[in-house]
Amino acid sequence: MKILVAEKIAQKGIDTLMESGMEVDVKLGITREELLASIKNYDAIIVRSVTKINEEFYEHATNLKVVGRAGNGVDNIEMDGATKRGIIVVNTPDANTVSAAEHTIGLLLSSGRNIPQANALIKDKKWDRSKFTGVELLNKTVGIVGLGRIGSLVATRLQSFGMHVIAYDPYITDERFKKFGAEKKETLAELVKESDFITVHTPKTDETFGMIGDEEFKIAKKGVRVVNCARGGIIDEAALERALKNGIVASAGIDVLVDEPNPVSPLIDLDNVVITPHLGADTFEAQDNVGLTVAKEVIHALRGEMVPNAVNLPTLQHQELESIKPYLSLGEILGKFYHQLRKDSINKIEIIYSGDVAKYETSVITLSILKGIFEPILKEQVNYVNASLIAKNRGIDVIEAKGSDALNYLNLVRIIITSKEKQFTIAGTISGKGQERVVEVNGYELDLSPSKYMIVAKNIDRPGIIGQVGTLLGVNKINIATMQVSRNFKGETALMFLTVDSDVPKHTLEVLTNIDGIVKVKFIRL
Ligand SMILES: NC(=O)c1ccc[n+]([C@@H]2O[C@H](COP(=O)([O-])OP(=O)(O)OC[C@H]3O[C@@H](n4cnc5c(N)ncnc54)[C@H](O)[C@@H]3O)[C@@H](O)[C@H]2O)c1
Ligand SMILES: O=C(O)CC[C@@H](O)C(=O)O
Repeated sequence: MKILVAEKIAQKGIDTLMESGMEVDVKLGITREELLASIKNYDAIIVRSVTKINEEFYEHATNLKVVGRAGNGVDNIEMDGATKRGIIVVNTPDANTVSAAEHTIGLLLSSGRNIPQANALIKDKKWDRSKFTGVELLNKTVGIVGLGRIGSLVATRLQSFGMHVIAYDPYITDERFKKFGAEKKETLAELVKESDFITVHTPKTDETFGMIGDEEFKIAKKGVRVVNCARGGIIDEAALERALKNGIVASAGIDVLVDEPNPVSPLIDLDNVVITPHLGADTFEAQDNVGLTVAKEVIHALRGEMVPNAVNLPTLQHQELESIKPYLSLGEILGKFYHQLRKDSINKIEIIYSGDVAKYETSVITLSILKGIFEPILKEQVNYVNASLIAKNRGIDVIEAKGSDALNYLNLVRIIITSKEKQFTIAGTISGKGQERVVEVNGYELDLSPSKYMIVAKNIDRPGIIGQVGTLLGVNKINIATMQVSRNFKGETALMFLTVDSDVPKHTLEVLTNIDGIVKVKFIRL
């Protein structure tokens, strides 16, 4: 597998990639033309905020499986394009939040006290204190827009300066405002009217781009001070320029611009603006953290494993992912039975989670089941990212439910697949020892520890058949590891499940099918 590192990440991250045995090319400053011409040779790319991962890029990236964003914001990555191609996008949302919060406070203090301007003057060997009088933070009101990871760190830190913290974030609970000591504002206008300082910490979305503009500056306190260490344009640049010039805004601390990495903006030339070139995450600690995290995630994703920070998948905390892992494996195994037993098109897949498993983020387990169902017929074209899209495009209804009865098991995952006329059911559990068990196939109860090679045979329930199957496999040098027979009624049909130590050639399966009393034989490869 080949990975392209297109923007600078910490050496620790590069070392981790190399140690994984993957081939790594570090091409910092690669031109767009070179990138588009060579990206077809790579399985993964690692970028920061500069490289545009858009439709044009995807059209050239014919072998790409993973985009690793060394950082938080994914506004330079077109998500739909990735998802429809099954490309997994991973980021490192927690790795640089402290650095970004500290940089925010640095910008707030340095713009409020004119520190960089005074520094530049004295370095020019000029002593002048008259122009640099600033403001204290004590007893001032700071309005935080977006009380997520970074906004909340800023809130708690600014309280230690004796500031009154108010916040606007319509998407979080009242408890979160309380937890971070922020007074909740119902509208952005309320926050703007009451703030001496405003700092924005939302992602860049259609709703947030330009959310602080001329209208807000009209109602803001005269002399308000603003900080944008989130994304360029959340505070409208042209409106901010006007407000800084007409004295509505006394100062601004800016880390991000709409057009990056282009150092051209009217804001740059204004004396009352302190500006940095997107340095929020640029600390040794954050970069080590980001580099290492993104490297590990890209390796996991390339190996087809679920990763905690996959942006185009349901979000999982690391701990939850650890608890859920056995079910991901179980789900994939159960799913893989279907198309190896049946050649037909599916209309509906119902999945019922009961017992312990029901308390987890089961949508991720559903993805693993879908991945398992499609893998035997689509091979590597299916993964966690595109599995539900594949189901949708095939017109399959996927229904997830939580059941109240796990029968005698600690947990139970039961799948009912409906095709044109028939239904197929399969159920499995994770045992107390953490092992996957298949406990039902089409109404036949069993306790199967699934293995790489399995034979499933339907037979008439009468003496002699099991012995013939054993003898024939022996003659054909196939070693049986385990065998189970399940029947519901004496003398009717039974299901035979054999785990074997090797692949079984087609002709051997045909010989088995020819045994008198065998109805059909299927081979399952996991
Ligand atoms: N300058 C840097 O180097 C740097 C570093 C890291 C992150 N960032 C940026 O900082 C920002 C915040 O990152 P985070 O990790 O805290 O994100 P987060 O997802 O944890 O929090 C964002 C918050 O914004 C809220 N929000 C969304 N839309 C909103 C709206 N219309 N009005 C009010 N609130 C809204 C969300 O509910 C959420 O609570 C992002 O834009 C990220 O890209 C910048
Ligand atoms: O360093 C970067 O690439 C940007 C960091 C930051 O804006 C982020 O979104 O994580």
